Amino acid sequence: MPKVLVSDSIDQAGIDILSQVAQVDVKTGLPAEELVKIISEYDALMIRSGTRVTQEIIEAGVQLKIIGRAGVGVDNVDVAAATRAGIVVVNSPEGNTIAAAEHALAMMLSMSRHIPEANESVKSGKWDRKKFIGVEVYKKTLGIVGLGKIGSHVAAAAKAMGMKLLAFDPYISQERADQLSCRLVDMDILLQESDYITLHMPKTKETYHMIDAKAFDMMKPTARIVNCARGGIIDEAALVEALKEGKIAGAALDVYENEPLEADSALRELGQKLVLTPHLGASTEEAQVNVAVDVAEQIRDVLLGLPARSAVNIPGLYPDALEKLKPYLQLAETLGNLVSQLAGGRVDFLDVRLQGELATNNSQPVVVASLKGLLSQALRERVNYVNASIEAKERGIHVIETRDAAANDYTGSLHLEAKGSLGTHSVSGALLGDREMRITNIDGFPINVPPSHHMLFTLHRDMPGIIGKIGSLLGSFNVNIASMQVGRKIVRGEAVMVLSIDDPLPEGLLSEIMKVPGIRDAYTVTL
Ligand SMILES: NC(=O)C1=CN([C@@H]2O[C@H](COP(=O)(O)OP(=O)(O)OC[C@H]3O[C@@H](n4cnc5c(N)ncnc54)[C@H](O)[C@@H]3O)[C@@H](O)[C@H]2O)C=CC1
Ligand SMILES: O=C(O)C(=O)COP(=O)(O)O
Repeated sequence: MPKVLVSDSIDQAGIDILSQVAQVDVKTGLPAEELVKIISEYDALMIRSGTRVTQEIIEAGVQLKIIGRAGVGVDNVDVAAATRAGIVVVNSPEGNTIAAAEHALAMMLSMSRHIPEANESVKSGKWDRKKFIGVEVYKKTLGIVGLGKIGSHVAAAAKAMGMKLLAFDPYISQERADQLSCRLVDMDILLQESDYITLHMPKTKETYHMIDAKAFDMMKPTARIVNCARGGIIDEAALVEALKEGKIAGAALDVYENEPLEADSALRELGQKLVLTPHLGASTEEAQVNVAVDVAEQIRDVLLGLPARSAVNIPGLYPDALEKLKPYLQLAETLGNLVSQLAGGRVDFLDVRLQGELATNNSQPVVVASLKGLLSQALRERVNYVNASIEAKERGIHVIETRDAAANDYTGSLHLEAKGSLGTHSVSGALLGDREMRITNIDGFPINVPPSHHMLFTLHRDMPGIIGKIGSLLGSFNVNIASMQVGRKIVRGEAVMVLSIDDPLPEGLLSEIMKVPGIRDAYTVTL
């Protein structure tokens, strides 16, 4: 019988499901060294946010087939290491949405009405009604950062309470924001105009310390901020200073840069202006049953050799179909990712053209893979083969599919056209010898280049000297060019240049490139 280790507190409903197919050991609060020692015995690991699944643990888990995160955020799991080790990582993308949204609202209201201190005061024998004059949320402006599942539910509830809504989310469509009655604005406007700010985005390189001293300086002195998303999005030292200096009126935190919060953290000393809870966003009876059942069912299925429905790192498709389509899925993800960056992230329209052998009904996963790639900048590991279509729909992305079996330039090829904040852009790609990916067209210009991690695209006038100038400019910034190709439709007309470079483009170089005579546009892309 396979063995499952449950290393965080999980609802019994999940344990019951796992017990049907496995021996289940519940060992919570294990120190990391202990976990490394015992993990080699287990086929599956079930966790919440309390267990940090590091590369070391993954490497020691020689039998591990699946890591199940009973919740949303997988930032406590080294997903890349798990993928490399062939371990499926699953989560429960929706099981605790309502719980987390309601917690954010509870934090906003309890902060506004000083509920924690008033409660403490009454219980200590006092009857102080003057000290706890609060503020109303009615007619106040709420700025929602991250208009995904939780942010959307917060928007609906806040609207019902009579709040005016602003939202910042670089990856959400205008249509989706309109549906939720949110005015989509830049982050600076949101910071300046909001009476309340609530954070609902993942912790990524972009969002780490997004709320820093500069952000607090922009906020109203009466502003109040709630973080029920992830610790580290707010710079805690800057928050302490902002509260001490009266730059903002209050804050409520459920999540912290280090959890558990250090006993001597300065956050614990801030009194009435700061409401703190110990990562309770998902802690409702309902959510805990939802996530435990959702994830336990997936662990059970994977242990029985079936696919998982919410795998964050491996497509949830049946093995046979998957094997055949795999190279095309990879191509579709890459092209989706590429076209979303060329179109500027906030895409509201995608045309997927499946050509040649791809124009069969069995190729539907290729459309899903294109969407997964398209959304990967916004949603990272949260988007998977199961939820990509629904995520796209909820984000107001109109998807059109066209099939053209007669197209015969390649055995099978894929063309994606996306309309986003930077206009309409298109890319095509095909496989060489069944496996090797090629980008075959950019914005109507024929090319033939393999995708690479860092790429630079220019649109320019086809004239002598321009390629040399770009080459020496990159050289002067010490950027190594791995390959370069030019595509053009007519001689001395417009052309595109595609460069694969070894490192990300240094700051300032793109604007230098734009200054080269004849260059019309330039983009960098990371794939
Ligand atoms: N406190 C708790 O116990 C819980 C916390 N969470 C956390 O809440 C957060 C939101 O979860 P969901 O709504 O389920 O995720 P989601 O994936 O549905 O939504 C996240 C949204 O953030 C947006 N986003 C990405 N980068 C952004 C950026 N740089 N600026 C602004 N927006 C950006 C995405 O476009 C997306 O719309 C996650 O960090 C999750 O881990 C989730 C459940 C419970
Ligand atoms: O689902 C999430 O992202 C959460 O943050 C919930 O964390 P928890 O399962 O309560 O440790």
